[in-house]
Formats: sequence, C-alpha cells, structure tokens
Amino acid sequence: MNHQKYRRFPTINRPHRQWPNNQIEKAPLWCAVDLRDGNQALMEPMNLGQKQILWQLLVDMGFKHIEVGFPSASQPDYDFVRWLIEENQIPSDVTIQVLTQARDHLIERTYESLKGAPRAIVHVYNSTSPVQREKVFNLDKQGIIDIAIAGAKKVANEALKHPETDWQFQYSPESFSSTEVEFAINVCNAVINVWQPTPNKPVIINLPATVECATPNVFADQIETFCEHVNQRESIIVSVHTHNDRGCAVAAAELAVMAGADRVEGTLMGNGERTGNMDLVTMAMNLYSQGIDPEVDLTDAHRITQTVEQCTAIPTHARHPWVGDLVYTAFSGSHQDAIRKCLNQQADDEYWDVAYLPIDPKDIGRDYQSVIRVNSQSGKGGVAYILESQYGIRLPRWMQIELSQAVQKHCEENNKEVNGENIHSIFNQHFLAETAGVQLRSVKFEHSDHSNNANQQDAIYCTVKHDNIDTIIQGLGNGSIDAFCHAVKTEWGHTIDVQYYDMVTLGEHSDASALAMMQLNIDGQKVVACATDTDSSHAPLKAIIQGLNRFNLRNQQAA
Ligand SMILES: CC(=O)SCCNC(=O)CCNC(=O)[C@H](O)C(C)(C)COP(=O)(O)OP(=O)(O)OC[C@H]1O[C@@H](n2cnc3c(N)ncnc32)[C@H](O)[C@@H]1OP(=O)(O)O
Ligand SMILES: CC(C)C(=O)C(=O)O
Repeated sequence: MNHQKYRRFPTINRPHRQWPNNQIEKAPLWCAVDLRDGNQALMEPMNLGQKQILWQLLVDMGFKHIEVGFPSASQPDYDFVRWLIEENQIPSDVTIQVLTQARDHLIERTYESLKGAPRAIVHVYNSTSPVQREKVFNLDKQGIIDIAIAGAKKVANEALKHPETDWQFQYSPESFSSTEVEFAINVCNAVINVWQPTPNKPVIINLPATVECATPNVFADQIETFCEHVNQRESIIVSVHTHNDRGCAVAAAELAVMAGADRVEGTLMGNGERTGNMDLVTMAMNLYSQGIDPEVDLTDAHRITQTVEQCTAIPTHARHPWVGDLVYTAFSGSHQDAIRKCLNQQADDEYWDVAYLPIDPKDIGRDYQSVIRVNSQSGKGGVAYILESQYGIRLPRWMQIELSQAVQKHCEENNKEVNGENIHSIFNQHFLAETAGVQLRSVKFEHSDHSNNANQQDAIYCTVKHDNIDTIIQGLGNGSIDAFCHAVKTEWGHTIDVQYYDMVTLGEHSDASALAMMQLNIDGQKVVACATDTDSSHAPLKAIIQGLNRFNLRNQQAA
C-alpha cells in the first residue's frame, strides 16, 4: 500500500463556525431515494412489483417526499411513475420526485412520464467538482454553470406546459462536497436566478456528498458556508444527500442539519451506490433515542428490514444500527447482569435508563426474549433472566450461581449457545431430577403451642421408603425442617445443616407447585438440592431427602 498516492482533503477556514454549538431540535424534512439512488446501485434493479412493495412501505412509514426513479433513463422507471399516477397511488400529503440529467431530451421525457401528476418535484443535476469538470466534462467553470442554467431553464419551461400539476424544482450540484464551496454557491445562485423562488414557492437545493471524502465536520462547514452565502436563503429548502464511503453518512447528515440543512435525502438501511446512501432508519432512530419525534413510523422494524431485503436482495447485517438481529442482544455476563437489574427497576413513567440498551427494544417491535442470550460468555444474570422471563422461576442469588456454572459447563462442552428450553432442561436435570435412594411417602407434623412453653419443640413423623421398605422416622425441632433434620440424624446418623433455603411458587394459583431450593451442609460437604410439591410444607423436606440421596451417591462413587 502506498499512502503517498493520496492527498489530504482540504478543510475550510471557518473560525466563526456556529454549528458545533447547535443541537438538532426537530426531524428534518425527509426524502426517501430508495427507488432511485438505491435502485440504481443494485445488481438487479427492482422490477415493477418490487418497486410497488417498497413504495407502499415508504408511504406507510410516513415519508412525504419520495424520489421514485429516473424515468427518462429506463422503461421500468417510466412505467412505475405512470403506474403511480394512473392508478392514483399517491396520497394527498406525498409528493413524488424524479431525477434527470440537465439534458433537454431527458427533461422532456421526464415531463412526459409525469403527465397528470397532482404534484411532483423535478430534480435536475449536473456535476461541479474539479475532477468532473476537467476529466469528465472537459469544461471550465463557466461551461458547468451554463449546463446548470440550461437545465434549469428547460425544467421551468416544460413545467409551464403542464399547469395542471403543482411543480416544485430541485437542483443538485452533484459532487458538491468535492467542489470549491464558492463555486458551488455560484452555480446554485445561477439556477436560483432562473427559477426565482419565493418563500411561498421555495425551490430545493440539494447538496450531495456524492462520494464521501472528508470527516463530517468538513461537510458541516461546507453546508454552513453555503447557507450563509447562497442567494434568497429564505426561499430555498437546503437539502443534503450524503454517501457512506467513509462510514459517516449519517454523522455528516446530522452535522449538516446542525449547520442549517432543512431536508435530508437517504435510503432505508442505507442501500445505495458503493457503501451506500445515508441510512434513514439510523438517522431517524438516532433522533428518536434523543427524545425527538422522528416523524416517520419505525414501530415495525421487522417489516422494514424484510421489505428492504426482499426488494434489494441485500441481507441486513446482524449488527446494523438499531434494527440488526443482534443489536439488542447481550451474550456477555456483566452486560446481562446490568440489563436484568435495570429492567427490573425501569418504571413505565420514567425516562428510559437501562444500561447497554439505548432504547426500549419493544418500541420497534422487538421482544425482551432476544435481549439476553446465553453462551459460554454469559453469567448468572442472563441465565436467571431467561429462566424468570420464560418460565417464571425466580432463583435466589446463590442458586443463580449454581445454575450458571452448570449452564456454562454445558455451553463449553457443546460449544453452543443455549436457549430458554435448554436452560430449563439443564436446571431440571441438575437440580430437580430425582436421585435413587430414600423416598418421602408421608408427613405428619405437630406444631406445638409455644405461648405456654417457649422450650416446647415441634414434632415430625414421616414415612420414608428405602430399599422397598417403609420406615417411620421422627424428630423434634424448631419447625418442620429442623425437626426433619433431627429425624434424619436419628435414623441415619447424618448431620444436616441448612445453609440457604428459598422457596418460590411455580404458577399463580393456589394449586401451584412450590419449588424448594436448598444448599445443605451434610457431614461437612456442600450439597445443592431442589424439589417441587403441591404442598409447600412438603417441598423442603423432599429437597432434604434429595440432598441426602445425592450425598450418598457422591460418596458411593468416590469410594
Ligand atoms: C450521482 C448520481 O447518482 S447521478 C444519477 C446517476 N444515475 C444514472 O446514471 C442512472 C440512469 N442513467 C442512465 O441510464 C443513463 O446515464 C442515461 C439514460 C440517463 C443517459 O444515457 P447516455 O446518454 O447514453 O449516456 P451517459 O449517461 O453516459 O451520458 C453521458 C453524457 O451526458 C453528459 N452528462 C452526464 N451527466 C449529465 C448531467 N447531469 N447533465 C448534463 N449532461 C450530463 C456527459 O458529459 C456525457 O456527455 P458526452 O456524451 O458528450 O460525453
Ligand atoms: C443526483 C445526486 C443527488 C446524487 O445522487 C448524488 O450526488 O449522489
């Protein structure tokens, strides 16, 4: 690689620039150019059916300016424009826009395609940068201005022939950002002079970063300089059209709005020439996440991505800003822990404030189920979240640690992500599966009246089955668990100390099962045991028996 082949992009000397102090206060006027700039960049341009589907999405999302094609360039584009007009497809608050080069025969054909349209924006362009002037057009600056003036005149004259349509004119000095800003202003002023706009009948001057060559701050300087010096600013809608060659098309458009642009052109998901156009979804979501109404409907992100994929045959990257499949998903343990804690504290009437989730995924139709996904990088928080959100099982902290170790071991051994079903099954296998040995058959508990004698103990009598023989074990203690541990000690000689004990209900009704979770110390060894029972007083006793069986099995295996 030889970096000396390239040169630095010139900056603008603008010590009094204002735009860094500005903030975006409202959504710009959007113009969706998917059906033109997006379309012209596709390996296979859209057919009529695909254009119709994408059009409907753009209309449903609420775009008011939609560039629908380059009708003088291709028959499918021409036919699509005719379909929109003849089939009365254009809602009364939507204006279609079409692009044409500044060449007479193309402008004439453009107007032909628009016959009968209620309103339309005719968008004419010619390129203005030094490389285009010198190498493509072989013209000096005046030659370029002459093309622009001739095009502007032709556009205005053709419009006069069709007074039944409400026309709006748009001019783009293509390659604006690579053009000397003073010259770009001169060209645009020449066009404005032809069109003579008024505040009530403004024209659109669209300033493209046809190829993104500089950092977004340079583009913002160009836009601010343009807005300061262009003639009749009050009669002009300043629009920007950025491309993503350096990956900053959205940033450039945002800074341009801070610098005075009123309107932004772009495409859904950023499809467009080379690295694409400015992504309307990203910029609109950026505004939304700052508490600004984006003035387009993004609630059905799935429909947006599916439709764009269907029409462009370009898949959405899983990490595409705001709408990619994985952008609200945390695999890593500390992120999951933080998300779970924040979601549990997030109140509906408070500002959204959840670590690692810049917006509420539900706003764009995403569910929380996909927010936390578990693999070997995950920790207890994520595992606990999934078990709780999908199965209603709320584990205590110590039990979360136990389960997450089992899940992590499973993931490492299988080198795979686990879903909610897998986690539930790991939980059942590791902690609830019965171990052969003693079984609890029946329980009789006598609670003593402590008001007369504080030292009086409760009594428990249980029938247990062991080696096919029923035996009654009995013990005294403070409450059924303590009494039961004494019964076990008396019968089998094991000392059981309950280190942690938690119980949750599985379900919401009175017949719901209880899940008892215990960490026991049996003769100095840690044993985790769980059991369920419809009777909540039996569940912990069954858990103790299960712990005892596990303890015995472990020691048999070790022997
Ligand atoms: C940055 C952008 O995205 S701009 C939009 C680009 N989109 C497209 O080009 C898609 C559709 N375009 C096409 O199908 C074709 O280019 C057409 C039908 C419009 C024109 O086709 P053609 O006339 O056969 O060829 P082509 O586009 O190569 O024309 C180049 C000629 O037009 C001139 N020209 C190019 N752009 C413009 C313009 N905006 N205004 C005036 N003249 C122009 C060139 O200087 C060149 O002139 P020359 O023949 O004297 O050398
Ligand atoms: C015609 C203009 C707006 C264009 O598409 C570009 O410069 O990228």
